[in-house]
Amino acid sequence: MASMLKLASMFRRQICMRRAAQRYFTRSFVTSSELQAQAHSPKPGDKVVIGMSGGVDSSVSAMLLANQDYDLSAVYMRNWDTRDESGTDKGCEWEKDWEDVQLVCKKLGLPCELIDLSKEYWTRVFEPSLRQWEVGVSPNPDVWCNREIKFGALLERLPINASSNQATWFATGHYASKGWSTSHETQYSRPKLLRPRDKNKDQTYFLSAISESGLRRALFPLANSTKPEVRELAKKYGLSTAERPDSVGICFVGERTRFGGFLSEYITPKPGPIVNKLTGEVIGEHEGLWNFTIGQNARVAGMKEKMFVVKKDAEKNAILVVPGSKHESLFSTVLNVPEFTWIWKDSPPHGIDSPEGATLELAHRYRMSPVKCVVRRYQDSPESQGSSMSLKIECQSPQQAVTPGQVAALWDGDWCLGSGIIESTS
Ligand SMILES: Nc1ncnc2c1ncn2[C@@H]1O[C@H](COP(=O)(O)OP(=O)(O)OP(=O)(O)O)[C@@H](O)[C@H]1O
Repeated sequence: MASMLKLASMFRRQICMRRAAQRYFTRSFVTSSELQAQAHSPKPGDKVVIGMSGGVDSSVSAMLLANQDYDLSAVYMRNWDTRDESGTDKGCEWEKDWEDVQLVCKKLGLPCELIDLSKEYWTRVFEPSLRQWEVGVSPNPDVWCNREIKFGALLERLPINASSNQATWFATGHYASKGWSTSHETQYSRPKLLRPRDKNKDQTYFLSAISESGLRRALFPLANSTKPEVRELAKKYGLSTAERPDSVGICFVGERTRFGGFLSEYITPKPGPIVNKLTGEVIGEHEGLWNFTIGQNARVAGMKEKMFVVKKDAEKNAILVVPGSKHESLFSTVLNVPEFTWIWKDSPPHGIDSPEGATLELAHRYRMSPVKCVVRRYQDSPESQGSSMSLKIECQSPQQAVTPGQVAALWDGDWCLGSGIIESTS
């Protein structure tokens, strides 16, 4: 019975995805010269679009912007289709979100629009992530979702303001801030992605891969607000989303209590051995490398000690484990990031080519306290210069459970400089 349900669910999803692939629409694209003309902040009457998720953060952001004299509208992006084939729409998270967006927009008197980006999400975020999970790498779809979807596919569709010939501003409820750096010689200004006031909610890690041109048009109305203040404001102004819990789960796919189970609808099980790295002994079996992350308790039955995942060997399809969560092989000091992208692509920090390197701050997962590190460029091929580069990141202290596939982001103080995918550690 369980396998029949699973088959039915797989079939449903495939149809949903095929349907999504059939949807296609285009709007005006923005050229680089139009972006260069962008001012530091919107003027009265400028066109501003707020991305609304149905959550409290974007609702309050919309309210803060609605109090300004902008030409404001809202957009809800549907990026995942969970519609039931029978047409009952049961368990359809996006519809509830869209209803909430419409309720808040009605209250604020804002026009709102639903845009279907499920095809783009599937091809630009989910499918590449699936290929990574399959080979045992742990990707971070939320980072790619910001780059490819919110500050990618959506921005490409936002119209040019005909009267001012300015690109539309794009606001989100991210906890992040923005500043500008102006060259004395050319007077040309470049946008800086900065940490927000609420350091507990700081989302610059998730935004670390967006492009400079996307950042140029971004507005973060919650830059100076804390989460408790945001909830208070939502209550005070009677926004229907005031009490909505914070979103969890991967971007747009929604909440998934059993993430491994969810993935197994897309990836064929591939059983393999669980091996004690110290003895070489096979001590168990797994259903697929994607069910484990580095540093996780592998829950191997019949072992006296808890065994923790230290490596996923894609070639042998094996999970390597060690006893105890504090085993030395679970720690690493050096991270190799072969395609690091600086938000200012042509302007990497000073020192990365010197023997001393550049001293910066690293986060290799969301919400970790940033760690001091020394960053050096290595094995750079000429063609990769100017867009991405190979970095060796040496941490001041050993880091537990650094996971290949995860994003390593770098800051200079509060300034987020960019990010890249961790390939290996030592
Ligand atoms: N489906 C969506 N459509 C449009 N914009 C979205 C959507 N999902 C997220 N966003 C934008 O990205 C921001 C950050 O999204 P995230 O998923 O991290 O939610 P969050 O921090 O819990 O915010 P919120 O409370 O608004 O859901 C949102 O505040 C919103 O501006």
